[in-house]
Amino acid sequence: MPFDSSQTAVVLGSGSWGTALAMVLSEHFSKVTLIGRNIEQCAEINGFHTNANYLPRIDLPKNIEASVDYKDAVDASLILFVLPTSATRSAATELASIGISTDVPLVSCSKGIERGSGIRMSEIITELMPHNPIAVHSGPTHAEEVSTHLASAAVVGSTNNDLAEGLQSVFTTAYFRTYTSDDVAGIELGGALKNVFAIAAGIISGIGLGDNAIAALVTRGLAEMTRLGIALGGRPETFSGLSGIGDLMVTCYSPHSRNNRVGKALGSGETLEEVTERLGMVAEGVPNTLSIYEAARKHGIETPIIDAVYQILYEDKSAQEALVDLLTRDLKPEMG
Ligand SMILES: NC(=O)C1=CN([C@@H]2O[C@H](COP(=O)(O)OP(=O)(O)OC[C@H]3O[C@@H](n4cnc5c(N)ncnc54)[C@H](OP(=O)(O)O)[C@@H]3O)[C@@H](O)[C@H]2O)C=CC1
Ligand SMILES: O=C(CO)COP(=O)(O)O
Repeated sequence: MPFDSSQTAVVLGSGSWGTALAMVLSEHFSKVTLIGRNIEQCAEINGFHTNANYLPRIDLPKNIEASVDYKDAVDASLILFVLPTSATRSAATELASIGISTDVPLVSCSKGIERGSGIRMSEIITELMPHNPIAVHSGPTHAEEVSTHLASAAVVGSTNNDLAEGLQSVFTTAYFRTYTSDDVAGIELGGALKNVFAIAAGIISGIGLGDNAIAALVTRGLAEMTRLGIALGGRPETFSGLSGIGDLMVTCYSPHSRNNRVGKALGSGETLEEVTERLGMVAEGVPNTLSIYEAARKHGIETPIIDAVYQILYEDKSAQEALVDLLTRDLKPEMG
């Protein structure tokens, strides 16, 4: 499904990642409209071509516009969902109500699963707009780096190979390389699960542990991500790819990661309320620790790291106590 440069695209969500992805798409579409919810922010984007609260010091291409009106999505040839996962269902409901053509592909770029239902973002969108082609996009891609054109790679997933290849071409620039896959579930689950391990990595730094502990966390986190991800419908090899270990590494090591920053502040003694208020941006690992912990229990999968983060965030367990519990678990073989 090729796109052409006379077409327009819409990005739902005018935060850090929505804006960075709009910059990528702006190289392939005549116009990209960011749909947000803040009139002052839209005026800034339209008048000054900046989005300073989310991407300071970045000048946006002139063919990026902003609006607060979902009706501005009605003529788009491509629509991206780049919202906090908690807002995806209401956004899809609103989009469905304005009568989008069923030819328009919808792409979820958010990282998490829904609390209660345990379903993925692409499943929510398909539930509400069942006739539109659906795809997902994910990978180790901090907005701060993509928006300054630092080289990055990601993966687009769809069971429709023509759609995946069409999206691959519009998600590719000189500094941004996108691969294709048909493992939609695996791609989404890698992105969702790594957020919890990124909080754990931050906690480890915050309590003063070193590089050895982070390396152990990333390695055992990958084992846990793969075990749970397979149970929830992903394919094993996808967790060794960009949306799995790639994203796990970048968020466990990068100072850009909001989840990592939340963990570090918790490990240093701040409360969850203090750190989330100070952050001012979404850290998906906080709500998703709940949804992912619940999914793991429902499927009977052993998830010691996820359980430890859950207990620290939601059961007032101290990070030190959780660490002792993790290190003193029954000894076992590494593999198996
Ligand atoms: N940042 C990154 O580098 C990457 C992020 N992602 C994923 O993309 C998704 C969005 O993240 P990101 O852009 O970074 O988040 P930000 O916090 O930077 O921006 C969130 C955006 O969503 C809006 N928003 C927040 N809550 C609601 C709501 N309840 N209803 C409607 N709109 C809402 C915000 O509006 P307002 O300004 O009015 O609050 C803002 O425009 C997340 O799932 C994240 O995991 C994926 C890859 C990279
Ligand atoms: O998903 C991301 C990078 O790939 C962004 O991670 P954070 O939400 O932790 O900043």
